[in-house]
Amino acid sequence: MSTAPSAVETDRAAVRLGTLAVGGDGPAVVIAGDLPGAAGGGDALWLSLRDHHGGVSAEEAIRAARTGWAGPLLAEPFSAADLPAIADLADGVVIGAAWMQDFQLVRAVARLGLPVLVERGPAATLDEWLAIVEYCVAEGNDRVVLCESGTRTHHAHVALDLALLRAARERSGRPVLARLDGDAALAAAAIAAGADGLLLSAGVPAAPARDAVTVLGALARPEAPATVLAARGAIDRVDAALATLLERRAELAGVVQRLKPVGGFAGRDMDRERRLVEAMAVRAPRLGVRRLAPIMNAVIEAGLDLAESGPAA
Ligand SMILES: O=C(O)C(=O)C[C@]1(C(=O)O)C=C[C@@H](O)C=C1
Repeated sequence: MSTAPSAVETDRAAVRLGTLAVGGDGPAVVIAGDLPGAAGGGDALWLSLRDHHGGVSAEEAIRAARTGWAGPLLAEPFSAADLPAIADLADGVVIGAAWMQDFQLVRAVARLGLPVLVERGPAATLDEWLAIVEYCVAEGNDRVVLCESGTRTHHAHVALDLALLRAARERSGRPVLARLDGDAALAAAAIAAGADGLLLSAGVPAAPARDAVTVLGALARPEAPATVLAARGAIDRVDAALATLLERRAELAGVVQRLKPVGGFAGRDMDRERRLVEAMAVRAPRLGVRRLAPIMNAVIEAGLDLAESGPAA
């Protein structure tokens, strides 16, 4: 009897780009067009050979990029002539949006056996986009990641279609990235919509996108880590979200102290504190009131201390 994977198993499959797992139960990733290095850089490098219009040898371009980056590298061919060098030197291949329906190129790329990232063409429907996945599978390559790259509009910009991204993720069971060309502020929206990561064009700063992945990912993307290292990474992301919220909460508590007739420790309202702990226990039932109460006592006292004594030096 055939043991085809269930929809759930398919949904959880990550695609590995070198050392980087994309999708599944892991964190959202950032694949950046600029050499990572500075804080907030990408997890993988995306090198587009299209910019050179075939005027530069793929091998030289990839080797040059490799000198500054030892991590996973994805290369986007200008034409089929670039594929042998990509096969030798890259960890994955990007089929650029404008190339999506070049079926010859898609087939040749899939045959390399490297993971393939398929960008959606600027006018492609969901069916047309997912058909490209089937071309890859037909060539024996199941390691496909999708990337929503926007629809061309009559405005200067492309419109990122997050509903389409969700539908593609749901229907294909494969990881789906969102490509951000100009506006890194859309990173949070893409992660909230379920994107498994972001593809950033060269020149788009990675730091805000990385921040959205870390802070929002903790809320929007529950992880199921299997190793100590991965679990600690997931904890670090939750802590980043917690710190952001704690700082915000302390600011708001400071506002209340200024507005109350008697603020600070002298104006403490234990009934209000008990009720807010009870409300939190509804969202955190496993921790429950008994464990949440001392945590919130410490949080509230830290806020009152900040209001009375000012920011940490
Ligand atoms: O709600 C208030 O009255 C506040 O001062 C804010 C706050 C809090 O941090 O949530 C702080 C102290 C009070 O005992 C109760 C709640």
